[in-house]
Amino acid sequence: MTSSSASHLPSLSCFDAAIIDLDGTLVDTLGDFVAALGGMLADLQLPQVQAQAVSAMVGKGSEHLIRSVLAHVGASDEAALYERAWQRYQHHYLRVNGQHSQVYGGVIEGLDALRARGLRLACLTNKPRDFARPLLAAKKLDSYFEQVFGGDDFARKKPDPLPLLKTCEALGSASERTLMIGDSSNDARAARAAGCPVVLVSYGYNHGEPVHGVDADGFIDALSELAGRGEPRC
Ligand SMILES: O=C(O)COP(=O)(O)O
Ligand SMILES: [Mg+2]
Repeated sequence: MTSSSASHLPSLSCFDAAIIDLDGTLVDTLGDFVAALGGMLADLQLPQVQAQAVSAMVGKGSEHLIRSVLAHVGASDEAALYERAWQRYQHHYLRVNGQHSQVYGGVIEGLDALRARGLRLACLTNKPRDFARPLLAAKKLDSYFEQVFGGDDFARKKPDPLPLLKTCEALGSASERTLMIGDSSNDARAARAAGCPVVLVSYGYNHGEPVHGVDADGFIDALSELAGRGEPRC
């Protein structure tokens, strides 16, 4: 059984722009996260963390991830360790960025379809901007986006609506005419609060929870399912 509900998907002709999440939506970056965290934990002489545990902690930005991992491995003084952990994590992430990650199937076809429909595109991630930009370039996705914003570009991150509202402003697009495409409740909550319709992919990281339980306007198994959604039914 397919997990998509394509008949409920909004038509692309209803939109002037799309805002697309990065980790878990465009690129499967779990391997990069695991490698960077592994380097950080080794430097701190702490036990390693398994990929499955990491996948449930990704999506709320680096600070949340590092604090969650330190707590998960039983670090004794997590608050005191944080600054050093962040420095080691940053060092290792920039070293491995893109080496253990893959663009999901259907992404290129989906981005081509959005572009062919004339939608203006932004990538909005909770990942730091300095991690996001080189990753998009390494995966040859950068040319699709006229705006790229990271988790440190605004005062608050998703699920707060602020980053979406600011991205709509940068794109010159009204929020109700801007489709959010993401992989988690974080993206959906931010979109709802900003007034953007939202579609979620079924394959990403939703904080360890089944994504179909999230309040969204549609679910897709691949971004390529957006192609052909052109008929006017807003
Ligand atoms: O938390 C992260 O670093 C990744 O978050 P994203 O899913 O918003 O790209
Ligand atoms: Mg994501």
